[in-house]
Amino acid sequence: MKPVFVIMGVSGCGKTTVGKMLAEKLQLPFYDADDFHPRANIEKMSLGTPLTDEDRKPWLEILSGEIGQWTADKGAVLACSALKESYRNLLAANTDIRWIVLHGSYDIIMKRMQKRPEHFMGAEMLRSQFDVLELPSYGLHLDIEKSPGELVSEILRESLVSRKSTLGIVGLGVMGRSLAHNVLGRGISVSVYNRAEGDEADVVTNFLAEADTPLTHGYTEYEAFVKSLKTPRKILLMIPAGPIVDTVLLAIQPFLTTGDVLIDGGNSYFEDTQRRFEYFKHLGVDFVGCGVSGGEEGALKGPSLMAGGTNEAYEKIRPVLEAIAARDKNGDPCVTLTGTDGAGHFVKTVHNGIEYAEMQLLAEVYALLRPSMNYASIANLLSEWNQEELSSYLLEITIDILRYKENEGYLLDRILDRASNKGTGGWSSRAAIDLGIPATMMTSALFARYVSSMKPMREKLAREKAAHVEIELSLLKQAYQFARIVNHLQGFELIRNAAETYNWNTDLAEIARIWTNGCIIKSGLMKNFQQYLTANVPLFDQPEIISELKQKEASIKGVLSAGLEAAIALPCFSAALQFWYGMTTKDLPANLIQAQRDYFGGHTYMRNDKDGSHSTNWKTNG
Ligand SMILES: NC(=O)C1=CN([C@@H]2O[C@H](COP(=O)(O)OP(=O)(O)OC[C@H]3O[C@@H](n4cnc5c(N)ncnc54)[C@H](OP(=O)(O)O)[C@@H]3O)[C@@H](O)[C@H]2O)C=CC1
Ligand SMILES: O=C(CO)[C@H](O)[C@H](O)COP(=O)(O)O
Repeated sequence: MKPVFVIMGVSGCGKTTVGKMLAEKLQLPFYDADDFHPRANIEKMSLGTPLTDEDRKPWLEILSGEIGQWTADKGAVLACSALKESYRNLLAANTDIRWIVLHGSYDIIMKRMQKRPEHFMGAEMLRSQFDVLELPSYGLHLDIEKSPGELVSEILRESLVSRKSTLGIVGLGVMGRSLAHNVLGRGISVSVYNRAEGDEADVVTNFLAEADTPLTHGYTEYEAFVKSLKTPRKILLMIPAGPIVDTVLLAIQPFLTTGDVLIDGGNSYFEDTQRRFEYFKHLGVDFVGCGVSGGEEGALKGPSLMAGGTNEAYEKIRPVLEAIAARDKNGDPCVTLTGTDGAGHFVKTVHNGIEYAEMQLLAEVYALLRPSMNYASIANLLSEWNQEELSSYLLEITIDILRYKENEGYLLDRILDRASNKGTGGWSSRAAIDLGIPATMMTSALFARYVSSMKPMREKLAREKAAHVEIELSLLKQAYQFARIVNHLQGFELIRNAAETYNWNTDLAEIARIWTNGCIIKSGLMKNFQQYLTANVPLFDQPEIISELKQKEASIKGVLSAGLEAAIALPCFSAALQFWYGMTTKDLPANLIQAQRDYFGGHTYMRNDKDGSHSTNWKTNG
């Protein structure tokens, strides 16, 4: 959004002179509001008939539409008397305006006008303008005693220094700092906040020096930070999930007013977001849980954004989110409203669950190849894979990692094999368990991280390393494709189920679309899933998916056999095939489970030959 300066005041106060000079300095187009009157008004004015408020309405509406377009284009300077508050409200209906109010006494303006016979206005007409004038309580008020040059200098100085910001960001860590730079890069003003304790004392000052633009202001106090924002305020938190979010929200809350929007961009647990959404609803403040994906680079250049909240709240923040988001293949922004309350954070959590399994699959590929190939060869092989459906951001970074050397050796060899996590993998698994969805890939990936963290025990129990794994590379590629399809299928089914349970009305194809760029799990396969989901046929009924899984089943079986033979842990590859075997088995041994449950607990079972639920006294021989 670009600035539109409206220079307002009674006739003869110098609007046109100051406006043209300002436009020239800022290299913006200059417009005179009188040039936008509809024909009926022009005819009335040419007959000397004064315009009524009713006459002015269509004219102000035309101007408001123009202002909206100028804002979307390069900005503008407009000279317009805008004497009444109701006129200004109509003008500012679509956007924020920077009001420059030129004021002076009746006598001074009258004297000036008398010196300029071409602008001569009767004493009565000028008096009536002063009578109608309602000076705004906002905007930059300038005394016309100063020369036009001085007035323009003052406008330039004030508009750079004391302008209110469009967005506020709390937390200048990895993500907050990068997002702030992204927003500034789109010409949008940002106020930033970071605490200033101990090691963090200079975080804000350093950011301001790094950004080096008058579009940003920095704060270490919440009150000044919040007051520096345009209303309705839009405040994005980029801080660690959990109690810290509640503490920061409570610290900000006293300075908010009705209609402000709080956006939690961190990886919060979706039930926390649902709770915060309800809490702020009662205060008249909009709360949006917005998943952000793309890591540091995505945040800086264009992330994928998964918003959750009301439509009204989303409309308020949409221009900023769309400006900073990545673009899909059609150039549309990778941001969407996924549903209300916790939907955005739920979708982000599942994104991370899919991410966990994608990462684990690549780790398993590496585990299978490492005994027989050097890092350069593995990287070369993965580069060959990195095309079309198999191309992905995670594959790309894995290739870079495999090639990274430190002092002649590979850095990867120096990294301790204990995988950490910050919560989202556990939350997505927990959600799958709570909703009864077999998202086995993400849970297997999570537990693989837990196993990795048991390093001392693993060292104690360690067996001989496999010297070689007999594996056909073309089979491994197909097995990897197979497992990735299962992973995505499970992830989308999990979201589908949650959306039904929580009435989120989530558009799954739209989720796949915003995941085609900007995020950590962007890939060629995601583009295929966007198409499958657009077809609106359940994924298990999609002939392309099912035939590809059938076709690749033998390869994953072969890979698993080879891996198991060499005692290589392959939890995610195994989970993919086991899920497929389960889903393609008509008669599972679950009848025995039901019988056991009924035997020890009288839990009842259903029969395939009779309706109703049944229980048996299993100790009597039937
Ligand atoms: N890193 C990533 O790839 C991604 C992270 N996320 C999520 O984004 C959020 C931010 O992550 P990230 O930027 O990586 O984290 P960082 O640790 O880099 O930054 C955290 C920020 O939160 C501030 N903070 C920490 N504790 C408090 C507190 N008690 N009160 C006020 N401010 C506090 C820190 O301030 P200070 O400088 O004073 O410590 C810092 O500005 C997290 O929820 C994370 O899960 C989401 C997507 C990707
Ligand atoms: O959200 C992210 C990426 O999408 C963050 O990088 C997140 O921290 C990754 O999860 P974890 O730290 O548990 O591996």
